[in-house]
Amino acid sequence: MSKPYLIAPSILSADFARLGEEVDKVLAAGADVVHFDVMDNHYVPNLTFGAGVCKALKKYGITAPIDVHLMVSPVDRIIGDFLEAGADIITFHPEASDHIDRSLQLIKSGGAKAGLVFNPATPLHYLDYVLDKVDQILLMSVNPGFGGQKFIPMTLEKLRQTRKLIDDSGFDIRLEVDGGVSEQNIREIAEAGADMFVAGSAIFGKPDYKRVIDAMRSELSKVGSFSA
Ligand SMILES: O=C(CO)[C@H](O)[C@H](O)COP(=O)(O)O
Repeated sequence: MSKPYLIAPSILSADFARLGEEVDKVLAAGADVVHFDVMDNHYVPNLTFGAGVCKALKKYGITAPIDVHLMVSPVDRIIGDFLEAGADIITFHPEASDHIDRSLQLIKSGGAKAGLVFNPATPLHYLDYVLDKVDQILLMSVNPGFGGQKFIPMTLEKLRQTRKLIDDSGFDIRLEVDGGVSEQNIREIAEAGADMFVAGSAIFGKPDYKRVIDAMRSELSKVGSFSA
């Protein structure tokens, strides 16, 4: 099942002092989704922002979907805060949840889409009994915790395996990739099966967001075409 490609800039690399304007700017430049990296200095060795910032962005007038990636442990007690803040998609790391099925149900019962996140070395078997309950699978292509890292090439094979798993299942599931995504490698990543692309430093680290997003879309338009 092929879906339109979605570009999701990670605000982790935005200028926090001007966050509302930064998000406006990146959406005006053609981004589809706002990616929101929540780090707790426990599950990952870094600390970012919580549901209050998500709520503030919604109040500021951001209408694009907010895709919340929880890098926190425990998981459940923060889900309600993000639902209340208006998060549209909430994903979490299965090994950080005491009850994966319960966490997924909590998210979905609050009206948001739910997904699982896999670090480069986290096995996909966590999907075995919940594939019918996930709307999104997020494959990390760096170890989580920091922006600006280099894409780990072995995750391309994991993307191919996950794409096959999704296609064989017949379920309607987005396949998102996060970490080291740029205009230089986005085509290869899409060819491996991703249909949603998180990019932080590759977008917010450049002066012209529209030029980068246009370049990414141009690369994506070549997916599946023959190379000379
Ligand atoms: O989840 C993350 C890190 O844990 C970031 O979203 C991710 O690394 C994106 O940043 P960049 O595009 O700069 O690699």
